[in-house]
Amino acid sequence: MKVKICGIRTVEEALMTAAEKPDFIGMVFAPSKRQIDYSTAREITDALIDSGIKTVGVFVNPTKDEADRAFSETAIDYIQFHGDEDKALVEQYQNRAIKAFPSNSELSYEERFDYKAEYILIDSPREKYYGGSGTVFNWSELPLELLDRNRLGLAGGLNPDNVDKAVKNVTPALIDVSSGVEKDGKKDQELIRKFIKNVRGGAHD
Ligand SMILES: O=C(O)c1ccccc1N[C@@H]1O[C@H](COP(=O)(O)O)[C@@H](O)[C@H]1O
Repeated sequence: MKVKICGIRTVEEALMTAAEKPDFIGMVFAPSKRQIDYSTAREITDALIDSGIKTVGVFVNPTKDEADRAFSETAIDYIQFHGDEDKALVEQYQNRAIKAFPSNSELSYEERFDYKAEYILIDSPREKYYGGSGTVFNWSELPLELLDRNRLGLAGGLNPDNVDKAVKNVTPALIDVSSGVEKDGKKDQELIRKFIKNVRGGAHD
């Protein structure tokens, strides 16, 4: 099971997070309190280049030009589409794409998993922003028997105290967190360490 720590804003936060060895580190280019620009993202991706950690740029409804610029102006490995992007746009990036849907999307789960992307990430219903709300949804809504668990990502209100239950009940391929590893609005190394330990350590009841 892979772990993604999202919403990294500075090189300092990136290096502190990298020390805890997540699989992915995400940076938000969409409107958000965590939004950063390409030049800061370039500094972060350069700082992580030899870390073995994959980097992800998170967008909401980007144009193809904006998506391509993120790849050319930074060294991101993946793009996360967190809006209502056309299937055709997402599929141009396929194994470099993560496609997020809110749990209450109008699309059926069959339609969501029909998008050709490395991971299909199910997040909580949208609030002020398209993601990063810190709100959990009811995982029992997920029709797990119908889903391709090898591509399933889970997000939305995960934190060190509930992630072991998410791992046990949902067994996704990817676990994604932003708010739940922050203290006073900033990433917190101790919370990140505990979160990753509880994903990988299998501290299930
Ligand atoms: O993190 C953000 O601020 C954000 C903004 C806009 C789109 C996506 C965003 N992040 C993604 O939101 C989910 C869940 O975050 P949380 O753990 O509930 O805070 C996660 O997929 C982030 O990648």
